[in-house]
Amino acid sequence: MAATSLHDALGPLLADPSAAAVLLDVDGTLAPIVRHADDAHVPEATRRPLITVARSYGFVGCVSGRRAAIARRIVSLGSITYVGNHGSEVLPGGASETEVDEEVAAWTERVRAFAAAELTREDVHRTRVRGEDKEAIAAFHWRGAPDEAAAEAVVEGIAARADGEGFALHRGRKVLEVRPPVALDKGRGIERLLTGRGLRVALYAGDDVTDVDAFAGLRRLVAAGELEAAVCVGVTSDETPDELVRAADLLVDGPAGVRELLTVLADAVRGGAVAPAGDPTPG
Ligand SMILES: O=P(O)(O)OC[C@H]1O[C@H](O[C@H]2O[C@H](CO)[C@@H](O)[C@H](O)[C@H]2O)[C@H](O)[C@@H](O)[C@@H]1O
Repeated sequence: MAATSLHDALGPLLADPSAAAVLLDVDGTLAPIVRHADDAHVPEATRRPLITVARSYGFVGCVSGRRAAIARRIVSLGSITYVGNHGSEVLPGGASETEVDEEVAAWTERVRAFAAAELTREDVHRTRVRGEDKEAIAAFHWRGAPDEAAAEAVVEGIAARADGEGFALHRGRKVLEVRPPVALDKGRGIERLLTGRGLRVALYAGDDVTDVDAFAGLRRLVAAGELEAAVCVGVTSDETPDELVRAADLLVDGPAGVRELLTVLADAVRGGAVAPAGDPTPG
């Protein structure tokens, strides 16, 4: 999107930054997608305008499918709030303790036992499906497997067994998540996070189907009169889900487009300059 039209789309936030929330997904939005989840990080060129935005807008946070503490490590900015595990954890800015939804946490042992059994299967091992332990959520990744199609087919077997055992399933970018069968999504997390803060407008940017839930959460806040306006930004890639495109108010091109968006927000409050490198409160 051209800088002028991006500027126009962000008009509701630029009109009064102190009454605006800026909420950002992490993987595929701030951090470029990489083969191994452990290698994800936010480039310094993106952190710089983010630091300026964090200092100047009414509320700034990341809303991630990662554990909240892991999301903070990836972004490396300790002053903002992190909502983790798709809305079931909150790590407030500057805090050292994560608040965890107890109903979700109560499923940790059962989810872990299921995942441990699956990861010992011969077909899972042979196709190099990778597990990610997020306590009450187990992720099974096939990105970068020697034969991604074969690995994905094995993951579909995991999905069928998880479904049979009563777990909830969620599919993201080359990942299956096995979750507790309780109400749990980014939209609900955002509603809890922003309600009662006295903000007027909120922006959310994300790249995956789980981010469509976040858009819906913002729109419910507008319908409830908690916000006057919401700006839902879809972050595109060669894996963009159709529902994200349909639900977004505007689209930006990958994490580089998000960096451009943050730069517009930062420039509006800094007269053109963004924060120098280095964060006084790193994650
Ligand atoms: O809500 P997000 O912050 O976007 O987190 C969504 C999932 O992100 C991670 O997986 C994705 O990114 C990996 C690193 O780039 C990539 O290898 C994988 O294919 C993607 O699905 C994370 O590992 C998951 O736990 C998050 O739910």
